[in-house]
Amino acid sequence: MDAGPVPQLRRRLLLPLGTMLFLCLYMFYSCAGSCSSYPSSSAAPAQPGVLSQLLLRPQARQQAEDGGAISSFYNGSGSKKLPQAIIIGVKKGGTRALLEFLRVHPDIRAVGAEPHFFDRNYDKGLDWYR
Ligand SMILES: Nc1ncnc2c1ncn2[C@@H]1O[C@H](COP(=O)(O)OS(=O)(=O)O)[C@@H](OP(=O)(O)O)[C@H]1O
Repeated sequence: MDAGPVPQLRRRLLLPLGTMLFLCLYMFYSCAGSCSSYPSSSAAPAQPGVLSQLLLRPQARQQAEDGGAISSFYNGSGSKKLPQAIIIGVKKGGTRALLEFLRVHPDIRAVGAEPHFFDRNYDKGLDWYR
């Protein structure tokens, strides 16, 4: 019995669309913990977004609310720490690519955006940097 072209087309579309939906949801929930907010470039501390308020655990939300460059995203350790490594480079030197390669490693946590502590935010002190 022939199902006809329309149901066949629907069946062919259902698998890729379902897979895409699953991947999108997976990425969404994965990022909710580690990419809650980018540090603000202005003097005001980064405010946690609605998404982080809804999805982050209370401990992570508190870290996001504390402000600062490193703690403005959930680093999973439950404590505010200075970085153990710093990437320094000139503009267009490939530092973003290096960061993205390092970020793939499961033991490495990286801040979402460049904090520019030493050149732009040094006067805010180490408490901001944590
Ligand atoms: N491995 C490798 N080899 C050659 N070129 C590379 C490599 N990795 C990054 N890139 C190029 O570096 C440019 C981005 O550098 P940065 O991440 O330092 O840029 S930025 O200054 O922070 O915006 C950017 O160049 P443009 O595309 O011309 O902007 C990247 O393509």
